[in-house]
Amino acid sequence: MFKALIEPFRYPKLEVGHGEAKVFGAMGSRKPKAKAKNWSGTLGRIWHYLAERRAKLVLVLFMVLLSSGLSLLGPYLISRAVDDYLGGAGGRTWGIFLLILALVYLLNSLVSWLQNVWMIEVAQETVYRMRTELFAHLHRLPISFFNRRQQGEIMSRLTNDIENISSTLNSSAIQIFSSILTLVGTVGVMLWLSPLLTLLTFIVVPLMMLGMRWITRRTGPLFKERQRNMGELNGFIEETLSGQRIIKAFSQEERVITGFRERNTRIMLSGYWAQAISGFIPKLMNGLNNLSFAIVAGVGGLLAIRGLVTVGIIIAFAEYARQFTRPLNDLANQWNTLLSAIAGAERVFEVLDEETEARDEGAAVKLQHVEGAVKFSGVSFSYEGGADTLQDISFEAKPGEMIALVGPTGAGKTTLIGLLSRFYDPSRGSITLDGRELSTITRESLRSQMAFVLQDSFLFKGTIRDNIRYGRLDATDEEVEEAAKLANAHAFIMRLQDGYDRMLSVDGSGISQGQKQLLAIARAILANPSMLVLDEATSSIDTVTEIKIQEGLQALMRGRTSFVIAHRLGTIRAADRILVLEGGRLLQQGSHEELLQQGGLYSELVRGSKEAAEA
Ligand SMILES: Nc1ncnc2c1ncn2[C@@H]1O[C@H](COP(=O)(O)OP(=O)(O)OP(=O)(O)O)[C@@H](O)[C@H]1O
Repeated sequence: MFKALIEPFRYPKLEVGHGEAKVFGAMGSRKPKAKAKNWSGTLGRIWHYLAERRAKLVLVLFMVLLSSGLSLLGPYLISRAVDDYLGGAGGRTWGIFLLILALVYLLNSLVSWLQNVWMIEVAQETVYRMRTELFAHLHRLPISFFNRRQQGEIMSRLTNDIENISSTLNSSAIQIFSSILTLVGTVGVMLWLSPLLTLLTFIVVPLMMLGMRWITRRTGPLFKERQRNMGELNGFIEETLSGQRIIKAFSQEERVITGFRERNTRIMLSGYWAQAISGFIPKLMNGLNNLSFAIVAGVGGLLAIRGLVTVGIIIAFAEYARQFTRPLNDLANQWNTLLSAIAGAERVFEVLDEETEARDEGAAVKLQHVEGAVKFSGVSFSYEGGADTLQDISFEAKPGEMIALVGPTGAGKTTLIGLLSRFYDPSRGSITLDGRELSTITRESLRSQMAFVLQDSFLFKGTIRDNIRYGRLDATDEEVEEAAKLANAHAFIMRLQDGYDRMLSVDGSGISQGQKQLLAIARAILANPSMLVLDEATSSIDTVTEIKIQEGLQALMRGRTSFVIAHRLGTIRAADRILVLEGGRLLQQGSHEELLQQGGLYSELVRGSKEAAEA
């Protein structure tokens, strides 16, 4: 019956939400269901982290043992007190038993508290390490990993999924262990007191097992689904917040809200059903517990009348019967939390298992100084095994030369730069820097010799000074200002309130596009790289700022090998070599004059841009 109830809700049929899949294709896509994973493997990996805190864990386990032992002692002491009283010893030993009982309960509270505190410590240290490892790993992953995923979805693994593991380790792990111990101990004592009554208590066990199995089989996938939905929602939130301008510009607010509602509904439904169904467990256990209590009381009463057991034993038994179902109940409850943590851990390990950028070859050298001679020989490249994006590219750049890359959109200009900075490696051919294969140079030292000034220069939250200093962290304030002057940024910075100490909010909002570029140029000048990559701005910047940017760029390029992705042909006439790309092929190369004489795509592009300017 439940199946019929759940199925319609697992993939809710909402009346809205078809349109936005088209507009926001990437946002709307559902990921295929994750393959069933090996749980014991995941638990084993969590254990691997926990084992780092072995000493404290042993202490916790000892406390759990002690606490379980103390819990077992309680009912036994009660039964002794009752039997001693009824047996006529009345008034002498029962008081002592009750006093010991009170001490046992008090001690048990103290032990449980200590066990909790130490386990929380172990859990917090463990997730701290996991979180740090995950973050560090993310920063070592190749660009291709980020091409495939939404940022918010990745963030969800760092926050929600880790949090799930954390809360499970904090409480559930210990609870599960203590429940198993209490269960085993209780059954042992029960068998010792009365095998017959134990058997009677056990009548309800198969029913409990069947009930739990039935429920957890249904809730497990729902918890997994909820984690996945949560990741998807985070991805959607991140994407829509960072795309605010476009959303507003295209008046897509309503569609976005509808898209959010759809994802939110999925989370609500999977969460609702997971909780609602698992909430049935305590009720079921309670009912069966009462049933077993009634059996023990009824049959136990008959046995007592016949003198086969004492009243004390029946009282102890009733208590043990309750204790026996409690850990089962706890286990069932914790099982759901554990499932949710396993689902989270699987998502964390999935990222940790992603291969980092290929390691630098053993013999890779660290570059100290670079002249800047670059040579591409027969280079081809394809993204993730697809068709070739670049085919058989060969050219040379001498130290200090300015190389311009031109060609229609999608020609492969950005991809070529990606190869030069080793975000990707070529499928065929070779790239050398100062005669040395790029693959024999450590990535870090290669990239430290390059600076990028991109169309949309990223600025971090912090002061203008900090943002320029990002180019070289040990630069003095004077050096920062010197770089800003060379970049033509000094004047506008001084006009701002607080000048160099002006705080920039996220991604530099609060200053203009052109000003952002000037700061990026200052940052690159400070880095003093041997090679430069400039992605010329396509957006129209006012003429005065543009002249300033051009002057700043001239200062920056002097004496450095520069690769300029040019969108407006006017600015690259002075280039030493222009590479004309189309469909991933290098069609032409030469200076502006040489290419004009040759005719072909370049002269067509120049003619096209002149006509556009005149129009
Ligand atoms: N991460 C990627 N995965 C798969 N294909 C990609 C990826 N990035 C780019 N491409 C494809 O590679 C080709 C070249 O793209 P590239 O960004 O290098 O072109 P471009 O010349 O820089 O274009 P534009 O002038 O528009 O920036 C395009 O067809 C593009 O669709």
